[in-house]
Amino acid sequence: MRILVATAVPVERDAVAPAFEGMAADVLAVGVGPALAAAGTATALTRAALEGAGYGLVVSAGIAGGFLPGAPVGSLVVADEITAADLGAETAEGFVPVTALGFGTVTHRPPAALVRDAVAATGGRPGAVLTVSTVTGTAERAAALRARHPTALAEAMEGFGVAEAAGAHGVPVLEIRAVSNPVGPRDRAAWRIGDALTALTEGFGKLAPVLESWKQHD
Ligand SMILES: O=C(O)c1cccc(C(=O)CC[C@H]2O[C@@H](n3cnc4c(=O)[nH]cnc43)[C@H](O)[C@@H]2O)c1
Repeated sequence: MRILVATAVPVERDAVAPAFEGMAADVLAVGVGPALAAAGTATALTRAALEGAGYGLVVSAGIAGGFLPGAPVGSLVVADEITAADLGAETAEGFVPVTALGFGTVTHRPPAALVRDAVAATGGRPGAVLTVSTVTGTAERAAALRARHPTALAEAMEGFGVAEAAGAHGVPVLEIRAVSNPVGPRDRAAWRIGDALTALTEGFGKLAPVLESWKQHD
């Protein structure tokens, strides 16, 4: 099975790519944010399909903010749910997702068996990974996100875009994130990007053989 892995930036791609050497996999840096991630992933999926060598699995991978205490810096999170957390409308009563307005979708669910296998292989923690267009920078917003998404372990900026593209092509999706910083008050200097990239490399070293042999049953 051919695998497409989408990261946001080249350092994430370079942390993940060694795990897939010699395998039928492409690891692409598609850009920061859900729109670029969707466009880059959809383009790669379309090209592969036109070449007659379509992908059987798409993986969104990279660093993320982690919700404490479930996902400390350096830990790995395996998404059992990929949710667009800020796709909707603010109202006097609070945030309303687009689905409640009659549009689209806000959640994609990776195959449950694949999530279980990925957790077993990597020691990662299963939980919701939120996709946001704005990095959370206050304790209030972190608390509001957790109140709306009690199972959330991480937030990042690409997973939902990657999942929308995969869904449009009928291809299953997985999201794996290594935590570089806590979700909360902005302290960019405290981000441990090197530690997270190391966790990503180690995690994918264990995960890649599992993905290569995975067959969808659910
Ligand atoms: O420093 C900033 O203000 C800033 C604004 C936009 C983007 C960034 C990035 O460094 C890109 C973040 C990159 O990594 C993922 N990431 C990592 N931590 C978080 C987080 O706490 N919340 C959301 N995304 C995060 C994200 O997927 C991006 O690709 C910095």
